[in-house]
Amino acid sequence: MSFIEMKNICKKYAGADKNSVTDFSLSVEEGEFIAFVGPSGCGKSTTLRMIAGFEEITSGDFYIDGKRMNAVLPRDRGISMVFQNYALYPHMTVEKNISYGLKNMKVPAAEIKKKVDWAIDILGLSEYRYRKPKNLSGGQRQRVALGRAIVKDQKLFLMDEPLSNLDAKLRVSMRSEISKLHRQLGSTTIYVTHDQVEAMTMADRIVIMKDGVIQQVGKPMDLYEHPANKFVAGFIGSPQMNFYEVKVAGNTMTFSDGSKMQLPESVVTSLNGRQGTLVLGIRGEDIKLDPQNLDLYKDNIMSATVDSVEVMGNENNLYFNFGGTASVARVSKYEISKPGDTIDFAFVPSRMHFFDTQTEESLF
Ligand SMILES: Nc1ncnc2c1ncn2[C@@H]1O[C@H](COP(=O)(O)OP(=O)(O)OP(=O)(O)O)[C@@H](O)[C@H]1O
Repeated sequence: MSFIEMKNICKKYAGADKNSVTDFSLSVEEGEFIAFVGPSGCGKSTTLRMIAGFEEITSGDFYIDGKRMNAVLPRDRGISMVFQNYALYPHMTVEKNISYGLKNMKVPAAEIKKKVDWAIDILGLSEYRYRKPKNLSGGQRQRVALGRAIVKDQKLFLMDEPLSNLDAKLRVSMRSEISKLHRQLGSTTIYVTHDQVEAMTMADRIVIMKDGVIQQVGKPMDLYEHPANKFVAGFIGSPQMNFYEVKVAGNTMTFSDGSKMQLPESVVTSLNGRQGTLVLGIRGEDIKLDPQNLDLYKDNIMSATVDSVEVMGNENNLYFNFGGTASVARVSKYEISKPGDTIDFAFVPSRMHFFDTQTEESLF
C-alpha cells in the first residue's frame, strides 16, 4: 500500500443534485510532490479538504500510512495545511505565529524554540522575527504561513493555492522556494492550483481534474507529450494547443476551409486505420516558420496572414487564421513578423496529436 491511498472517493454536498468529486482514486508515495490542477469548480479544493478532514467523504476509502482516515478528526491525521489567505494571527509576531501551533500541541518550550529558530532560518525570516503580519510583504507572510506548517513535523503538507494572492514576480520566486523547501524536507505534499505552469514546474506528478473527475495523472512532461484527451492537451502548455477538425482519407488530411496536408507514413501508421473526421491538435511551438529551409516539410508548406503578435521577449506568439480556425505559433525573437505579414509554416509531423471527435480521447 502506498503512503496515501484514495479509492473511489466521491463527494456530494448536502442538497446538491450531483457529485462535486466522482471516483477519485490516487496512490501517493512518501516524499512525492503532487499537484491537483484544473479549472475553477473542478473539485480540487473539495478533494484537498476531504484529505484534511474538513469535509466529509461521501463514499470511498482514504488511507494514510495504512490507516483508514475517513472518520479521523483533522487534528489526528498528521497533516499541516497552508491556505491561500495565509490565516496568520494579526496581533502576533512572526515568531509567535510560527510557534502558536506547537504551544497548542503542548510541545516543551526548549523544543519550540529550536524548531522556530530552524524554520525562521530556513525561510529567511530572521530580520522579521518580531514583526507583525501587517508589516510584512505578501511573500513574507506566505513564508510565515509555511513556517507555521513545517514546524509541526507532520507527515503530509496540504497547500491550497498558496501563491494566488501574490504578484506574478513573487509567485515565480515563491514557486522555487517551495520546491527547495520540499527537497530539503522531503515531505509528502499535495498542492492545489488552477495554474498549470505552477503545477508543471513544481510537481513530481500532476492530477488533472475536470467536473470532479480525474482526467489524467502523470509526470509533467508525460502530460505535455502524451495527453490522454483533448481537455488535458488544451490545459497543459502555453499557448494553448491549436485544434482543427479535419477529414483524414488515406494520406490526405483536409481542413474545414479546404486546405490539404499530406500525412507522413509514420502518422498514418500511428492512426492505425482511423479515417474520417478527427480532431488534430498541434502546439504553437510545433509550428515551424520558413519550412522551405527544411527538407522535411517540403510537401506541406502552408501560408497564412498574421493577425496579431504577442511580444514576450525571447519568444513571441503569432496569431493567424488557418484551416478555418484561429491559430497561434510560438516563434523565436529572430522570427519577427507584424500584423499583415504573410508567413509560411509547417506542422512538425511527429508532434501532431489526434483525438476522437466524440469522446475526445487521444488516438495515440
Ligand atoms: N460547501 C459547498 N456546498 C455545495 N457545493 C459546493 C460547496 N463547496 C464547493 N461546492 C461545489 O463543488 C464543486 C467543486 O468545488 P471546489 O471548490 O472543490 O472546486 P475548485 O476546483 O477548488 O475550484 P476553485 O479553483 O474555484 O477553488 C463546485 O461545483 C462547487 O460549486
